Amino acid sequence: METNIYGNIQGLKSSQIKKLQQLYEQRQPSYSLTTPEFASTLAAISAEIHQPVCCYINRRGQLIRVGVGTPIQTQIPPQELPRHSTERLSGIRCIATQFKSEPPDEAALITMVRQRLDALVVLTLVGGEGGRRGKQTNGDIKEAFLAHIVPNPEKPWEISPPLSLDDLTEQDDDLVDEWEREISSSASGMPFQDTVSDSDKVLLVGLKTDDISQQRFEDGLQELARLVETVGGSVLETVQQKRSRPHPQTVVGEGKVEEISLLAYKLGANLIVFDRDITPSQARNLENEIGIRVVDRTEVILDIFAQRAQSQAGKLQVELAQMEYMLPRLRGQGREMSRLGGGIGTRGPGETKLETERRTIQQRISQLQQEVNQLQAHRARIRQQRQQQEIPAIALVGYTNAGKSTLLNVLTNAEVYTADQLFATLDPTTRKLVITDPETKERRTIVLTDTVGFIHELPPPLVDAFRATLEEVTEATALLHVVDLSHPAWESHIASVEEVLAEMPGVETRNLSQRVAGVPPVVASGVASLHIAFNKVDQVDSETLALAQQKYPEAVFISATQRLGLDTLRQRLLQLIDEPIASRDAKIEPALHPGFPP
Ligand SMILES: Nc1nc2c(ncn2[C@@H]2O[C@H](COP(=O)(O)OP(=O)(O)OP(=O)(O)O)[C@@H](O)[C@H]2O)c(=O)[nH]1
Ligand SMILES: [Mg+2]
Repeated sequence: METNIYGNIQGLKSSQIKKLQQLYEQRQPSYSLTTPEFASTLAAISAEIHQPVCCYINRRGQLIRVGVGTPIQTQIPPQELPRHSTERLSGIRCIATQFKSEPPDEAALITMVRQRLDALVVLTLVGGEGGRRGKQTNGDIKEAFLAHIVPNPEKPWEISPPLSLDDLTEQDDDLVDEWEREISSSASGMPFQDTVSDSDKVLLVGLKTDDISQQRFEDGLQELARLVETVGGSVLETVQQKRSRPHPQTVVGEGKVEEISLLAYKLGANLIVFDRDITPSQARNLENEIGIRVVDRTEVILDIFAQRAQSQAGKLQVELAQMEYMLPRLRGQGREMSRLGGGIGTRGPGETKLETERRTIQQRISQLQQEVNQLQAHRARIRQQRQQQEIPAIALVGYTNAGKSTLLNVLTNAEVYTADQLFATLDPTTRKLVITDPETKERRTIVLTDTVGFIHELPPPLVDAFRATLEEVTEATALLHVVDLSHPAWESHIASVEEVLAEMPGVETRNLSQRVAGVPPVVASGVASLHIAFNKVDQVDSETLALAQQKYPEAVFISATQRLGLDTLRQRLLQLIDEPIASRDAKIEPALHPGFPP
């Protein structure tokens, strides 16, 4: 249990320190901002030490910080706050005492916004006014002010009129939820947001269910750690559990939740990341029990995309993905509420408000959809021009970080950003490439397009939002699948990329149906080896090389950075575009499976 007293404790007697420490033992109800008893205890000790006191309470009702001084003197340092998000409050409220009978001052309010506090409650003490630091106060509470954050960049807070203690403690318990929803559904989001680059301290949670292999599970966790690091977080530790399927309420079992909670506090984690998608109510249950923000893998990926988006098109698509991710989550909450109440007369203002929010988001989504459609049309026109000039197009596809951009750069002298990080590229880049046919000596021109990388279980909102980008792939004459052979999970990367391709709208899913019928995708794609380029061979041991060669006898082996195998690759690219195309409707299929029986 925390016993540290923060702020200005100089000159306090040990009995007074003890009284302050005892505050930590007081459990607050999680359903109201504070109780009359707690407020009075706080006022009494504050009067005794002639100093304001601030208590910070999480949504489980636990006191996480007691400080002597004003909110600004006792604030929680940013790295100890739950992660930044444009949508969420920090899940912490502050109850502060003050000797002036006035609403909280601007310093206190700004501190509230900086910390994204759920609420700031200021208790003013009787007789304090005008006196020296509450000299004359007897510790009675005169009135209370309740302040909270609003999504208004000009003045990001709202303060209640003076409230009696009864008024304050009778405040509706889902007030904070409502405020949070107001912020998350507003276009401007949380005020005063810094970019998400500060180092979050993260606890990963992996759930191994019966439907995934041990290897896939471990690879998934490792990849998740990299994803977290990509958004600027640092992984402190990973907690694992085996269950046949996720716990409906809390994903992991009850005992595990407790273990996570303890570990998170012990290590000072401020964010819990699950290795799978979790429902909004699971997230809420977990957050209530652990008292720390809980997110899932999709949110992390969306965050990376949001960070990376540079171009207008990129930003547009990311916003659409975020909105599409959010909408069913809002809807989910709505369903729960109707289930609880149900029927006439039980639809409170909460439901109505939710409906309004849903509509706002839906409107924004259709607006964004339209813009993406325009983008799609624009890109289609450019492709059409190319087709008229009969320039064949080859798209580089592959798992994120496979080396697609590096390859485009070495082949065409492009200057696409490359980096050893996930999702370095979001926007497609197309460059001309001239190759001399070794037999005819004819100079042939093709265009090569580099696009966004894939990942295992690419979140569906992203697939939809990035359709304009992904269309560069589905509309290409041929695909070159770049694989990082130095990655231990290269085989599952191949499988994941093929899964994503098979699920792309407008793409025939022969591959997928075969998999459903029990044929593993790697086997089903045996013929696709023609189009695989195994990259980073400079980092690969001979056994792996032999294995890959045996499994994919037609693949080319290259190193983009060391410029190995590029001549062979160029010739292979020529062969690719000369292959007959079965039909314009199933462009991917012939590209992926040239020898596949129709
Ligand atoms: N050792 C080695 N590293 C390589 C090779 N090719 C690329 N890399 C490195 O792999 C990392 C990823 O390269 P990128 O070209 O950004 O990968 P990408 O496929 O475009 O990745 P996304 O844009 O994230 O999908 C970079 O650090 C490259 O320097 C190679 O042949 N050998
Ligand atoms: Mg790239």
